[in-house]
Amino acid sequence: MSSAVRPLLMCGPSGSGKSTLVKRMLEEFPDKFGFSVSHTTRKPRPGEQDGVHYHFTDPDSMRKAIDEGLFLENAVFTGNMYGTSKAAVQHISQQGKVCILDIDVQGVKQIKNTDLRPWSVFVKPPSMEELRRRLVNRKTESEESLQRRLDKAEEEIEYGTIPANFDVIIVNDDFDTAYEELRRFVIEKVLAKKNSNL
Ligand SMILES: Nc1ncnc2c1ncn2[C@@H]1O[C@H](COP(=O)(O)OP(=O)(O)OP(=O)(O)O)[C@@H](O)[C@H]1O
Repeated sequence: MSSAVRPLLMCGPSGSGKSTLVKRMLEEFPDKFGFSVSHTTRKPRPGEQDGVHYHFTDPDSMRKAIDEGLFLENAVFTGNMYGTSKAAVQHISQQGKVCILDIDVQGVKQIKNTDLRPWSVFVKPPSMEELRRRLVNRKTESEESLQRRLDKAEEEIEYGTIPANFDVIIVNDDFDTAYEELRRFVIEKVLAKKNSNL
C-alpha cells in the first residue's frame, strides 16, 4: 500500500526558496508529509545536524553505496556529491506519508526514470538579481560558491520552465503567495491522489 504513495519532488535553483516552502508545509501538515534526508559530502553549515538536515558522509563511502545500488539518484553539485538513498524514501513511505524530496535537475531526471511516479514542483526565483540578493543575505556562501550557484541557476531555470518537465511551476516572489500556490497544488493533487490510493 505505501508503495502507491507518490513522492513529491521539490526542485529549483539554490536559493529559490525550496527549504523555506517545505518547512512551512511540514509545519502545516506534519502527519501528511515527511522529508527525505539526503546524503552529501559537503561540510555541514552552522546549525545543521547529521541525520536531520543531511546524512553527512565522505566521497569514498558514498561512491561505494551508489555502486551497490542503494541510491535513487545522485549528483555532483559545486564539487560535492548529493544523493537520495532508497532507504530514506522508504522510511517516510512506511509511515504512510508523502515523501518530499529536495533535489536538483539532474536528480529529477533520474527519479523520473524510476517507478516512483513522483509529483514535481519547480520553484522559480522572481529574477536572477533577487536570487543573488537572497543567497547573499542567507550568508551561507563564499563569493565562489555563490557564483557557481548562480551559473547553475540559469541552466536549471531553462529546464524547469519547460512546461512538460514539471507538474507545476511556482514563482517565489511574495512568499505567502508562493506558499498558497504550493498548498493548493498539494491539496488538489498530491493529497487527493494519495487518499484515493489508500
Ligand atoms: N519569497 C521570499 N522572499 C524573500 N526571501 C525569501 C523568500 N523565500 C525564501 N527566502 C529566503 O531566501 C533564502 C534562500 O531560501 P532557501 O534556503 O529556502 O532556498 P533553497 O532553494 O532551499 O536553497 P538550497 O538549495 O541552497 O538549500 C533564505 O534565506 C530564505 O529565508
